[in-house]
Amino acid sequence: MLNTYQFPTFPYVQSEEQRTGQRVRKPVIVVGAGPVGLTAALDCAHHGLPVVVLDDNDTVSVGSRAVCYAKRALEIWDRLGCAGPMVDKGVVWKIGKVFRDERLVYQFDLLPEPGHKRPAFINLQQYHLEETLIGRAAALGNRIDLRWKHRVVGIAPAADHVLLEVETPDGVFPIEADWVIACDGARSGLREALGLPFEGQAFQDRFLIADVVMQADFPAERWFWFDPPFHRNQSVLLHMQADNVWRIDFQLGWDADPEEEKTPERVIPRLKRMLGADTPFDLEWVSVYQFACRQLDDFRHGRVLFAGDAAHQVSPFGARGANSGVQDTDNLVWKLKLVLDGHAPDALLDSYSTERVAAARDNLRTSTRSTDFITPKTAASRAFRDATLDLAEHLPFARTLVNSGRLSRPTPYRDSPLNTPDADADAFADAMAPGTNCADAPVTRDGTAGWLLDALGDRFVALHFLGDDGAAPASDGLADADIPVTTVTVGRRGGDLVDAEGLAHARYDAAAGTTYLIRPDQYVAARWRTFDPARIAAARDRAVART
Ligand SMILES: O=C(O)CCc1cccc(O)c1
Repeated sequence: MLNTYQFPTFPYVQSEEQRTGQRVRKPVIVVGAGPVGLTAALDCAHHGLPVVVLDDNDTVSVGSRAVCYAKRALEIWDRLGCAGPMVDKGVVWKIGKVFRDERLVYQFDLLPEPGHKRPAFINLQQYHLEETLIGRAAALGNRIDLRWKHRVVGIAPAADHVLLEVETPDGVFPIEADWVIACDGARSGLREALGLPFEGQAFQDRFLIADVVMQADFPAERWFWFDPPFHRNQSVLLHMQADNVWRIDFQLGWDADPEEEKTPERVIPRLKRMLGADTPFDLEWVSVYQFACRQLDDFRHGRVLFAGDAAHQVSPFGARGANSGVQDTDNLVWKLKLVLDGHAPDALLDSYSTERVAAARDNLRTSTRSTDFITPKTAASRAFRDATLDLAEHLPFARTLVNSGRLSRPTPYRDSPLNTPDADADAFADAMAPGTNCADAPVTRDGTAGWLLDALGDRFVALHFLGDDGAAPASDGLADADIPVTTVTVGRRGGDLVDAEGLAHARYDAAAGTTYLIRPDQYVAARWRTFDPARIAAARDRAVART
């Protein structure tokens, strides 16, 4: 029971196949209705794939879970029609401040430039986020079959399907799927049942995570303290969430007793030392965690595709958990749709693992470095940490070495086999190279102000920058192919999209004729200085593993 939130209960409904005892096969079953599983299901529905979601619970996530959602995750949820309510309910922020003792060491701005639809970050309790996703799933009608109180208790992979044994209040029944997306969290039962090693590092430190309700006048910023007077020799992190709920993470040290540290007798004095004896607050939630960073070596195991914490686990510093999980499904579902429709070979799904395993390695590396910096384990690493903080107070170069958690950004798929490399003659700036997620920009469509990413949607697009004559190129049947490529023109004064501010041109290093092939997950597959339908078709084929 929380002060600011009442947990909904979703009804258990016995399925037709359990009632009749008839075994059915579904195209896609998602296991787990957390942020990643629900996003996977929404993406399936958007791509016209009927999807069943199985969740062992009948409510949203309880407790101190994800807080910070990054711009890229919001862009994905925009594509799925549900970012608006999240941003409206959440706390928008972009400034981080790093303190040492009582002094501000430096501050950073995660999105200094204007001209993006979505902010650098919002903070929102995970249960609010999940409710929005569930509401969106309901709004899509029967495309998403969301089944509560359905616990997967067995899995038997076969060559052309996966058999799941599912336990409900009415007993156990079998169900088959062409493909299973395993989003069942860090303690994934599916990963366990398949005997897959989940290797990495557990950090020898403990953190008290407290959600506190208070009227406070801290700004909507990320504040991180090294060695503050109210919590000596340790670190503290503060974030504002919706409904005046504040997330405070206290580093406790390895010797801390997790059970004792959770008691109000220990927690309340800690909070009073931080907030001042006169600041009234209520405790919303308290927990003590030990963090770990680990991942699967392969996210694809036959017809079982792992995503989110089931595939990779990071420490919370940098907010790379849910944010990278949502990027997993963004990468996966369009590929699954093409494979299920017979337009792309099964091998396209190997690229899901290739691209997202590389992204997870990047996230793990960054998260591990942050955690090592925050919790130095040897005298030498503490001395390095303290010297870096000393320097950073006065010398800007040293600030780049301070690591209080580098915040989540999408990892580019620079080495992906799906990319068509730039031709030397095409000379482009590096920023939007193949494998990079598309930058947003303000544009006008049919006289109405809008955004580039909204115009891209979730299909293959040839984004073509017009010359002065404004003539659209002949697309030679690209739009009618089995995997269509839709040409979208951008001009300074005319075209499908008008780039009046010039930001799309600038961000895409575009001149007259410049053409980008954009994948359905809004990543650049290829780019050229001219529009050539044959090269676009070849790059599209490469982007779906057909060549
Ligand atoms: O600001 C950060 O680096 C992450 C904040 C965060 C994310 C998830 C859980 C948590 O307790 C803090």
